[in-house]
Amino acid sequence: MSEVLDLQGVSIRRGTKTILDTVTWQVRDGERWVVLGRNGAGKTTLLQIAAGRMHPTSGTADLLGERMGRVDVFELRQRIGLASSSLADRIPAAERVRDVVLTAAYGMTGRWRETYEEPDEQRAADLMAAFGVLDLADRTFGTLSEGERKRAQIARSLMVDPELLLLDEPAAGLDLGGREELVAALAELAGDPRSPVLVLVTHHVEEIPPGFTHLLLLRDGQVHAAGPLEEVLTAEQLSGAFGLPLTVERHEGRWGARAAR
Ligand SMILES: Nc1ncnc2c1ncn2[C@@H]1O[C@H](COP(=O)(O)OP(=O)(O)OP(=O)(O)O)[C@@H](O)[C@H]1O
Repeated sequence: MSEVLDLQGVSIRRGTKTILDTVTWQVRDGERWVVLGRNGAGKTTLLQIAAGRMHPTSGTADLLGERMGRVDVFELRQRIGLASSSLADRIPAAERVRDVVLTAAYGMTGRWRETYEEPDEQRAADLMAAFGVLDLADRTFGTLSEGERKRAQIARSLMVDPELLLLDEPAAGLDLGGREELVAALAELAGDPRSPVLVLVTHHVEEIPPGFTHLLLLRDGQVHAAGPLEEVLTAEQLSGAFGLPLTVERHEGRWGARAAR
């Protein structure tokens, strides 16, 4: 299996703060990773590196076989999908959902005189259907609920057929129904062999979709543990990463965690 991400001793320092501290992490073809850690652990920063949007202060980052610092990052970014709330904030509220998804093919937000080819239109429709937003295609992005926006954004990030898809807290702010719909959509994506390699950042083990295979636990900018999900998602490891005693349980492919009594 080839490496899609290969970080070796990656650190990020800003002023006196070390945000990521000698992180070594490898992600291979076919894997679906979850990244967990408490607030401020460095999850979003790690995704920025994985997306080719931030350079390590020290260490090396190889993305899709290309060494950061030696490659045209613009081209590389086209091969990596990223969905995050900060990117969603840049989507114009007046943009139609259909165009939110379609314009990704051109690496832009806001439709401005592009003409799209029929295969693009078809692909956008297929992705909107897969993420349950096809009925909303003619609505404007600003009128969608939070859950609908998240699903439209994931459809958008898949539009370029990325080799790697990074999802930063896609379930944040969703109600129970919205979360469950999203988890089901991500489980389907995880189970499809045509899907890109997936990396999902979350705060809650309840949001881990079935079909995800690996887990990275971050603590204070360092890798606390990383490896196959079932080996790493234990009470001991999770308690260590979050710095409090926790119990972990699994029921029908889903996970739960709570404070140990
Ligand atoms: N430019 C910066 N300068 C100084 N500190 C920064 C900078 N950017 C991020 N940080 C700090 O680095 C730490 C890690 O931030 P990051 O957003 O990666 O964490 P996170 O795990 O995604 O957190 P959360 O779960 O709260 O979203 C935080 O303490 C944050 O305040």
